[in-house]
Amino acid sequence: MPTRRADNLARTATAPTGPPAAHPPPGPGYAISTRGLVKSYPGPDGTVIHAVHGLDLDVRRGETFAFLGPNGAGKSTTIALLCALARPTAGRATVAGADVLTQPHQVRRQVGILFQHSALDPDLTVAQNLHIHARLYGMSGRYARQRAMSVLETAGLTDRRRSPVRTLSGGMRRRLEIARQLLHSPGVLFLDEPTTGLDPHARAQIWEHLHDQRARHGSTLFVTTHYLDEAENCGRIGIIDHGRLVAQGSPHALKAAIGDDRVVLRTSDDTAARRIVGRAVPPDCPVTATVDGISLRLPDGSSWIPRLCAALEGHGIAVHAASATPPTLDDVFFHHTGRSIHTPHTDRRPTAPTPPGTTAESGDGP
Ligand SMILES: Nc1ncnc2c1ncn2[C@@H]1O[C@H](COP(=O)(O)OP(=O)(O)OP(=O)(O)O)[C@@H](O)[C@H]1O
Repeated sequence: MPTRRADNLARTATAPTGPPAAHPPPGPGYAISTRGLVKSYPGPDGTVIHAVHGLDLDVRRGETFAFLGPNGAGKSTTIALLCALARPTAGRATVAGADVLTQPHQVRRQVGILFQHSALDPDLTVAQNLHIHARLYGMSGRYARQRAMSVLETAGLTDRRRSPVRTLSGGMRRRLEIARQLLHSPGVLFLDEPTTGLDPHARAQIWEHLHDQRARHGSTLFVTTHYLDEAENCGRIGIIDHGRLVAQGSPHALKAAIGDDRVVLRTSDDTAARRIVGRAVPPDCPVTATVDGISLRLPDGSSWIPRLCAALEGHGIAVHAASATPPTLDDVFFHHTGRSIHTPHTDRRPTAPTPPGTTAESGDGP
């Protein structure tokens, strides 16, 4: 049920644009901790776009945290804020113990960032790409070589170290990008859609590599993805919509919170069946018509199936198929955002015009 969608829009549209409120300090001991984090941009006609809108988030050290949201929800902007690549409009955040506002250089040294688009030089070799990164981080020659050998081995790319990057497969390039971001041993690794465009085998390899990294070095992973099967394997998930965190928890807890199973019945007459089933279930259980038959959400759905079949057969309607399935992460996503993660999304609506005396920043976005 898209119960919170209208509410989200309303809250976005009435966002405060005045001076930042006082926020309690970020929680100690977390890899990532934010309080009231805001990033606003000027929109068209004097409006303000709240790309990130009062984010309160705690990610534990060593955790794999999936950050899900529709297009334009604010995921990349959040990563830019947390990596001290963009300055928050309001609020506070610490990453690996450093404050993004007052210690941006320290934050940047403590994080690795895998951007959506490749940052490798295709004409240089694997080793040369790593060497440039090592120099940027001020590593000495011998230490840099040691680290390069280590990350290449973990990435399974040791024997390709003299190959030009353009000769690598898409999956190998992604593994190399991750290896490069691990070169300076960051405490927190941000990965913006690390497997987009890869085939299932390469995706699985990347995840194996990431889980291995986490197990060996205790790295904290903050991952955005559109693949729900990948989010399913993360310790916790946060769902962001219109710049706000609308849900967070383990995949299991998020699904359990939705509660009801989806019951689908395919019958000889779905139009009549919809009416009859509608009368047999509680009034707050809408019955919808889908391509698979009629569909509704019920607690403990499988226990309802015999009753519903009996009611339908009592009216001379044959039931060809009946199923009850527990909520999926797509159901969770739909419940909190009002749309499927696979549905294309129109761009964010700007909010009300900026009142005099308030500002929204521009130009330093991701
Ligand atoms: N520099 C900028 N100036 C103005 N608006 C911006 C800027 N950067 C981002 N935005 C707006 O902020 C909102 C959030 O954008 P962001 O890129 O963070 O979303 P996202 O969740 O990463 O989307 P996607 O999944 O498509 O990558 C969008 O409406 C976007 O248009």
